[in-house]
Amino acid sequence: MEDQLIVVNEKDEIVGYGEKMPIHKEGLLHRAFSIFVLNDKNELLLQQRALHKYHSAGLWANTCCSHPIKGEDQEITIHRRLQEEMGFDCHLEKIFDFIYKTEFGNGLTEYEFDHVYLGRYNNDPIPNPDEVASFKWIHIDDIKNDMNNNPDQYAYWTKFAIDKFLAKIK
Ligand SMILES: C=C(C)CCOP(=O)(O)OP(=O)(O)O
Ligand SMILES: [Mg+2]
Ligand SMILES: [Mn+2]
Repeated sequence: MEDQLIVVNEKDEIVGYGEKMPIHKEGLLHRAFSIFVLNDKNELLLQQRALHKYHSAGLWANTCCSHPIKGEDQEITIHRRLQEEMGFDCHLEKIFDFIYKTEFGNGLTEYEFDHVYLGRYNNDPIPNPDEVASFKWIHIDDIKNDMNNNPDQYAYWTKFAIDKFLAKIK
């Protein structure tokens, strides 16, 4: 059976389950997570999404994003996906959550209750080409400028969450 994503209400209470594509076609609010990894130089690790991803292909996003699934503890899933996408794992700490909604114009909508995790890691990742086209480290003092100068190159949710992320780590 395909992975069952978790449909929630605005209080993050479970109201149902569904497969990935139908949920993103119907624009149902569902549970997600976004991992932000920093190194000791206070550089944030960005991933460029693979060119064949179902949305936001080729865009720069935070270190790793995915969805919790029915039947697997979220604490397991966050580490599993970090390993699958970026080829490493590290301690992760939940720092905040947020709700956002955006339509991509390809018939898909992200409407997510997104749990944000902070990790620390000092080596370069070994990205999985099925998920990730490239990576780069960018200093937290430079990220807002780069986003403002190149807004079309960044994933919607990373731009949406960056102010709260920067405030939380200060
Ligand atoms: C957009 C966010 C925050 C969660 C979904 O991330 P992905 O679109 O990368 O999900 P997977 O394909 O990796 O499961
Ligand atoms: Mg992902
Ligand atoms: Mn989603």
